[in-house]
Amino acid sequence: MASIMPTFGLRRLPLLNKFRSTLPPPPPLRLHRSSSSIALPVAISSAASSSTYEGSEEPESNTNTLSTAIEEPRNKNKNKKPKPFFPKRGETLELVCETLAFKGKGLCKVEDTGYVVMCDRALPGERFVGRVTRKKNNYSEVTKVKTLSPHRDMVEAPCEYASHCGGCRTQNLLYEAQVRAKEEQVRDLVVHVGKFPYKDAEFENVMKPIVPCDMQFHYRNKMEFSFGPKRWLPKEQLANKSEDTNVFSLGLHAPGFFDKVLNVDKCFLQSEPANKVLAAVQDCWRNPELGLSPYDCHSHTGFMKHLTIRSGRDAETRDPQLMVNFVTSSYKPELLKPLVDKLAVFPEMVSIMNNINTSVGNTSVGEEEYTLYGKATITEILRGLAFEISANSFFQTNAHQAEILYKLVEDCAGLKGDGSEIILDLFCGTGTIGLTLAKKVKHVYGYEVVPEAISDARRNAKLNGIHNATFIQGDLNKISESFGNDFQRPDIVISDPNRPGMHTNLIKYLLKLKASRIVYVSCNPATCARDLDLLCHGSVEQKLQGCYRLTSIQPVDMFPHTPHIECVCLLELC
Ligand SMILES: C[S@@+](CC[C@H](N)C(=O)[O-])C[C@H]1O[C@@H](n2cnc3c(N)ncnc32)[C@H](O)[C@@H]1O
Repeated sequence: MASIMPTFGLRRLPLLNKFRSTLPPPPPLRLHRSSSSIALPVAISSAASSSTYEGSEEPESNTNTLSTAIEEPRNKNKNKKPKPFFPKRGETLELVCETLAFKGKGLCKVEDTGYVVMCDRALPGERFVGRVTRKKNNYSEVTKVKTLSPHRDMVEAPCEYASHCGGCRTQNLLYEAQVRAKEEQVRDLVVHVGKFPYKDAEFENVMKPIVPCDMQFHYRNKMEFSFGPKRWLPKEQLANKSEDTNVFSLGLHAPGFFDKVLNVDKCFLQSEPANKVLAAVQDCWRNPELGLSPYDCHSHTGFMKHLTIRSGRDAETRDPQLMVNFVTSSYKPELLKPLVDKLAVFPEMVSIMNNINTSVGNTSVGEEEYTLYGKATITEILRGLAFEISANSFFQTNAHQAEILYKLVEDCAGLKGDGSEIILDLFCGTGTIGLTLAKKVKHVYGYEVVPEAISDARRNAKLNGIHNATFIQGDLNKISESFGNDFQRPDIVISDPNRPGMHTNLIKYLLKLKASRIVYVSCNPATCARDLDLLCHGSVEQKLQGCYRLTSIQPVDMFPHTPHIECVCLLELC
């Protein structure tokens, strides 16, 4: 995979802009923008309640939905009072989607009322009829019944599962519109949750244009598929009597369902060799002679839970590598042998693992791990360094875009280049960020909760001849007053938490530490905005005194066609 640096920023996307200019003008919006403050549903994961360690994919149940009252920024009808509106469950509404919000859901407002309605798979500019399915405090959720006029940036989705799969949400939205919506979402969250003044001219310099991803398909180096006893089918296909749901399924979860699996034969987000592995497993695992049963998360019976396919590259030859991890409910290697034999002949295959997960939960991390073929790790290259990654360690899932992300982190760190600085790399995973900076600093301290990731980080330091990096295993949600006593005082802190963001005690520590710079890398702009607010403005209730200035916030699109947004933020000590 060649590393191509993208042209930074949307405003420098001539090809996309040219394409856009050939599209018909958007249909006029009939929606009235509310004149008073409106309620924007914003999901903020609770750091305190977090118990999930996997960086990117924690379940929906881990998030608390907060409704944040916000001022409508582009309000032109200051004196017009919005009409009160109380939708009923089952009521149908004609709506126009204004923008994409949290989890890529379309945000609409009911005409003349400003009342907010969220709809999955509604895209900006689309006019549609929606049926109210859920009522929350100050907004409702609808499901789309019928599109009246399509969204202005419609393109044909290449994947046949795009309209139903829980992975991609916006494949049929022009890529430029996807990144534009993500940039707007970050801006809104930073303004409304982070309480940074959008009217301030300086804010325009702080908020950088999003970095798009050059590679819009096949960019994921890790995909996790689930086994299920029944096939989930969308309503349209259910009506077709010839489609049978009583067939074992292997694929991705239907949107919003932990127990329903959409069978997929190919995923456009993973590499071609990884798709061949998926096809080979699909080809044989249902064969009754093999005796493989999918795990049923209701009856808690069955053997096969998940199939994870990881792609990497050989550190020297750069040839593609593959790792397969079967997550099963018990250890029965003889049952997996026919599959292992079939996959081991793939020229790229370097590792076939078996994680045993006896819990009733849906996680893929096992209590025990066995190597069924090859070695226990796969290699990937980032910023010239080689990283060995084990089955359960976090590694950036888009290695191509991670090159750019890490370059931005380095730029934000503003290293003097004299090797004098101490770096604290919080939520370090396999040590990738810290190790890519190690040769320019005095020492790197990495902190991470997953023991396997810490072992990987230590091995990766050795592998790359780095001797000034120390990795410490610990839970950053449970730090005590003595945190920091086991490493030298850092000059620069890099913090890259998973979606719940940082625990208040960690923020307290950072405010006491007063490092000259904090580079905050976030995969959830809502919790990021909350943490930036605490670091910069403090909180009377939480007895926190903010002492940082937000000098840059750079959204990066790491995951085209999905709602995920990454941001690199720079905070400088006031
Ligand atoms: C978004 S990943 C970032 C990893 C790394 N910085 C990178 O770029 O590859 C977040 C990491 O935080 C770790 N993590 C999650 N919760 C944690 C906690 N409570 N304490 C310490 N580490 C945690 C995860 O295991 C994961 O490796």
